[in-house]
Amino acid sequence: IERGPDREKMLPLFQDMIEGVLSVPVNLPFTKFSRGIIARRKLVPMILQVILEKREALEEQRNPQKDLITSLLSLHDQNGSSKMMSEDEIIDNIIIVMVAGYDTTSVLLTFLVKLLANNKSIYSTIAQEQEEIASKKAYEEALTWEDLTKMKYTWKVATERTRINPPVALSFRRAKQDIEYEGFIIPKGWQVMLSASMTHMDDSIFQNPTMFDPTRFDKHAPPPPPFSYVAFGGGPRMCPGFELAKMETLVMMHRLVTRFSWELLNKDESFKRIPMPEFDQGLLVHVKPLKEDGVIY
Ligand code: HEM
Repeated sequence: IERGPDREKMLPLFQDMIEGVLSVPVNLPFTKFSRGIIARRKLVPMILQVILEKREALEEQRNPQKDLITSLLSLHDQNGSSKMMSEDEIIDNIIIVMVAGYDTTSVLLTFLVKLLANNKSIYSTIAQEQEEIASKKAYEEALTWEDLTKMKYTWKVATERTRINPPVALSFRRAKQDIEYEGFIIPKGWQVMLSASMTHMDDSIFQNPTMFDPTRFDKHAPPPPPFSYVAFGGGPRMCPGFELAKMETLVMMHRLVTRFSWELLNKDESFKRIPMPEFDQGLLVHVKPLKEDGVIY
């Protein structure tokens, strides 16, 4: 969805909808839940319009873009005849991807911005790694996949950040049959809540769990046992956006540390999970370009 007035109209509706998804499900006027439902109702025709435009471009072979909606529209069964997804299914998938992929990455980036402002040693090691990559490229030249593979320290820091503050602290599974686990029966049909935060703070898995230590994820360090680093979930339903989130985070960190310095203006750095972590006063940052004069707020 390109930048422009249509996208601007969608943004507040998405925000209302995300709040609705994460709220107590009480459908009374003025609750977040009911605002979320109303927002979704308004969003559906807007997304449908985007789908119709992309379908037209695809059918007329008018420079169809390689985006998610176009890919979903292009899915056909094995004979190549009937379409595999209805418009309603595409709308639902677009909505879930936007809900799942928006606050998660922005929460991680926010916590990284805070970490780098407070920890000069981590900041300078990341800056050195990124400067080395930038020095081999022209100003504004796009990063390549190969460049991203060189950002090993930056990604270790991001991984440790998501261990300590997982953007998604809880997820759910429903028992398909009675399950016995450590002497307890989880009856068929019950939901089980998995807590990434508690797993990540278990000192039988991560030594000194509250200590920020990116070297836990060093190539030579013993890897955490399977399903113990679960910021992106695990198993067949593991986050399908993992690679995209990694790419967004690394590109953003590259641009930030090679072009700007910043300091925090917050007096109070406390945050609450509602249920995504949010700073009580937002994260106020004073950003300065490194190479030009002037100040950006
Ligand atoms: C730092 C960023 C992100 C984090 C920490 C994160 C974390 C998670 C977690 C914990 C789950 C649940 C996995 C499970 O139940 O086992 C999940 C699911 C999901 N994520 Fe992400 N995610 C991130 C970014 C993204 C992005 C960028 C997208 C797409 C644009 C995305 C799309 C999804 C979708 C569609 C699901 C549902 C998968 C399913 O139910 O099969 N996520 N994510």
